[in-house]
Amino acid sequence: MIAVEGVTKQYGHFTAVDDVTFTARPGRVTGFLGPNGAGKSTTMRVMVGLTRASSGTVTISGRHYVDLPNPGLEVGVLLDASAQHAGRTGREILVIAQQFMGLPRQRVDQMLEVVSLTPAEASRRVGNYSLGMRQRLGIATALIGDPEVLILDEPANGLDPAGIRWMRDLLRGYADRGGTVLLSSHLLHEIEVIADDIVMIGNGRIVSQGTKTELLHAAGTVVRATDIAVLQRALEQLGITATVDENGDENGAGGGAVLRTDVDPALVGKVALEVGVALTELRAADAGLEDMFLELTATSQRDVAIA
Ligand SMILES: Nc1ncnc2c1ncn2[C@@H]1O[C@H](COP(=O)(O)OP(=O)(O)OP(=O)(O)O)[C@@H](O)[C@H]1O
Repeated sequence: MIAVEGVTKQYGHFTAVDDVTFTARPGRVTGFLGPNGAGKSTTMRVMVGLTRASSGTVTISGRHYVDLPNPGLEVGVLLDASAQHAGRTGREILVIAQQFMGLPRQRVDQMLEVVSLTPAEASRRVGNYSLGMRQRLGIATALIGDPEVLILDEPANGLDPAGIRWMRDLLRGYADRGGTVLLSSHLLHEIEVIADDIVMIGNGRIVSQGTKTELLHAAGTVVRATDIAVLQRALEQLGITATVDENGDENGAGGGAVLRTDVDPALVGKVALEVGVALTELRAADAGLEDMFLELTATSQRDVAIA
């Protein structure tokens, strides 16, 4: 488990991370999302003692990173895949990690296999690796000590679609075996697919956090029906606000007017049954992580949409 409590990081008068609190739990993949410069990397660097927080604390499995006697056995870290020594081979980098952590030699070959780096690739210098190969090597280094916690900054960066699928399966399996995974990403769809819990940060502050289901379903319900006005009246008589959009919604099946409400789809279905209105569409209004992300971090986006 990773517990971040009230972490603030100031550089002079600039607050890069502002009172950030969240928990990444065992058995779950926690996605850490935010626009460029939001404070994700700084928060992750604070977690592993590379940056000193101005205030607040982070504990990993109940202890501060600096107090871990052999940190690689407790927490696997990938912050910058390009930071590996360019003159060493992939295998050498893993051997150094294996020796440093006091692990059996065979862990090196096991890890190369896990991340699908061939023996020929492993004997090449890292300076000649593609970004995707560096990410794989970085993930191998993070995993070599068989830690319970993984902290990965943009691990999908540079991976091709098959590589992204591979990484997703790897992290899913790791979390399903009880591990704690915290990963940051700009790839919103990737987070939407892989994460169980999501923490969104903008301008150094947490703007939203919760389970993916909670966040995505917070958007209410979208309905199409044979007589939408009757359904709208019935809902309003129960004190439920329901708005009708005559132009519909391009994401929905079919055309026509759409009714939106904040309540659960099950309740809307029940009300429709009671008033004898046939529903032609009933679904949770998944705004999609991208819409939610842009909305919640609107004040911290560099680029605004051009209408
Ligand atoms: N050593 C430093 N000195 C001054 N400012 C810094 C330092 N490190 C980070 N910052 C600033 O803190 C803010 C947060 O940076 P950070 O790298 O944590 O963002 P990020 O969310 O990881 O962004 P990205 O997605 O672009 O990597 C940025 O405005 C950055 O310029």
